[in-house]
Amino acid sequence: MPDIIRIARPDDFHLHLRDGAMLKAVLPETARHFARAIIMPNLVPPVVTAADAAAYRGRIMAALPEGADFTPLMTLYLTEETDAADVVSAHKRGEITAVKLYPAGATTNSASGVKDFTKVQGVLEAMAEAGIPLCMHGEVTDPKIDIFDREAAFIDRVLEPIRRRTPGLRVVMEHITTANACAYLAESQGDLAATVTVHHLMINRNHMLVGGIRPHYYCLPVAKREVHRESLVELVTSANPHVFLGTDSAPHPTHAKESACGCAGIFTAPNAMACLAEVFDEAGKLDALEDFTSFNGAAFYGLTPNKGEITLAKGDPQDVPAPVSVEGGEDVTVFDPGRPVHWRVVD
Ligand SMILES: NC(=O)N[C@@H](CC(=O)O)C(=O)O
Ligand SMILES: [Zn+2]
Ligand SMILES: [Zn+2]
Repeated sequence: MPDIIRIARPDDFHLHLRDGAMLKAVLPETARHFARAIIMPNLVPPVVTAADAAAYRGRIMAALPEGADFTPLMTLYLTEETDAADVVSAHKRGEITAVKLYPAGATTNSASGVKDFTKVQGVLEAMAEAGIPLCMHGEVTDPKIDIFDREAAFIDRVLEPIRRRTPGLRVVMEHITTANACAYLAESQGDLAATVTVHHLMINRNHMLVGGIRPHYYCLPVAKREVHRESLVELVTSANPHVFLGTDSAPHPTHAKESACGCAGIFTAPNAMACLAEVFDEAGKLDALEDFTSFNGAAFYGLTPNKGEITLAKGDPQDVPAPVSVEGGEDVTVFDPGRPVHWRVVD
């Protein structure tokens, strides 16, 4: 295996940038390595109309460091009131790339999400017709379903029925965490894709819970058993063109994570590429990294691959990046995979 590799500049197909001071603090961390990212719309209040997305895009562009070469790909937050015509015209004008479905109450800032899926059927049909991808947070919210089973239950109860009644709908299963989701993707044809995060490739639920509770490993969907992590590594290194990187880098102030009721989300933007190189190298599949980070997602979304390249080099274990400071005194703790990472991005 080589100890230096060059790959086409990567894209992040699932990213939380937030707004205001937090946006200003975290955006440079992504723009440093990634050329484009799908920007999640779960602000408070959420990004629901084309006008909201255009305004948010403006705030992102204004927060970009001088000289940065980064394109935000905007999304709309699907609600039971979403207007199909607004979605389709925004997509035609190139103002949005996808629509995001959050089951109401499933995750951070999902209160405005969908409760009754029949109410969004008209929008989904219009999206299928126009070829607009639907990104899904795939977890049921039924209180009777154990939190570790919520992704698998979502596939049977929600995803499969939606796909059956909406032929042609292009769906991205976001941040998959289970062997069930890997198998469902492998059996499906054409219109289905999945993103995988960095952290779900590196940690299982033991890492979060054995020897003390580690709030910086808490995210949704929650990390599962080791066999599921192994399935994810196998999937991303398997040359399946419908799986690609979505970091789900989700910054929260350190104090909001280290709390009696810590919020869900892991901040991986600064070390995502280094960690991925470590995972792929360890699997003996470094040559599969570029498809996962730089080609598969672009192809699914109909984008041309990025022109520039980044270089990754292997050497002594690297320190975990320092917390990122936010104007006003807060900071955001960076994902610590809890084991040596020998790779780094060389500027
Ligand atoms: N993944 C998370 O645990 N949190 C995300 C929301 C999400 O992607 O579900 C966030 O916005 O903080
Ligand atoms: Zn989510
Ligand atoms: Zn997310």
